Amino acid sequence: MPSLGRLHLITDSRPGRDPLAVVRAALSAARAELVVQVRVEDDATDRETYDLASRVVALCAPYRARCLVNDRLHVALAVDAAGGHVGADDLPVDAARRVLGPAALLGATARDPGTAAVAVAAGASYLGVGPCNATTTKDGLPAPIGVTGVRAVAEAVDVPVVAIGGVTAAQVPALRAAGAYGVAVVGALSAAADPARATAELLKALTC
Ligand SMILES: Cc1ncc(COP(=O)(O)OP(=O)(O)O)c(N)n1
Ligand SMILES: Cc1ncsc1CCOP(=O)(O)O
Ligand SMILES: [Mg+2]
Repeated sequence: MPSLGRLHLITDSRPGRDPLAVVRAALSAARAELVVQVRVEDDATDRETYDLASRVVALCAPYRARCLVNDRLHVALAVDAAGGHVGADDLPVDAARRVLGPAALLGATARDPGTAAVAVAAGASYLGVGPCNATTTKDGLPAPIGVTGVRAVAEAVDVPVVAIGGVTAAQVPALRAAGAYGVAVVGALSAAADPARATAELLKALTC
């Protein structure tokens, strides 16, 4: 199983955003510690997803950073990504593992210890745990679980826990103390005035 970076940048593909510019900036600061998860809007076509993911894989390669693809595992395979991420509305974790194969990184979403344990038993290599905080990036999420909820999951599993949802550099020490291995962010980098600097701040908080 490939090693997992601690900082996960999830692409912001909403209208008016420039996900590749943010990926370039983040890679320049975090290099191999960055995981880039290609996440597109639900109405994006597979071709659009493939084109974005292909570009992200090419940008990651010189840094030996890993690219994952959210939801669309056929695209992950087509672009030779390091793996994928699935949640409750996607392929079940065991099916996703069969699609991606034993060597791939496979993330699964969990917000409670029971779901987390089931996902790990089914083959998840890491868990995306949240939402930790309220966020405007994704609609329809359940109530935030906070640092306490992250701790409950981290204590229940032996795979890396990646906290997600409104995460900022300021919150990273508390999340790490709660057992989080890393964090996944959209807005903290996509909305930053200087995404490279924001990446460096997040990484410093994650690795110091
Ligand atoms: C690291 C990480 N954690 C959680 C999610 C959310 O996945 P999911 O619940 O399937 O929701 P969508 O992102 O598909 O809308 C994630 N993508 N990454
Ligand atoms: C995809 C997703 N799943 C749970 S929260 C979230 C969005 C995280 O974005 P942000 O870091 O901007 O809150
Ligand atoms: Mg999903």
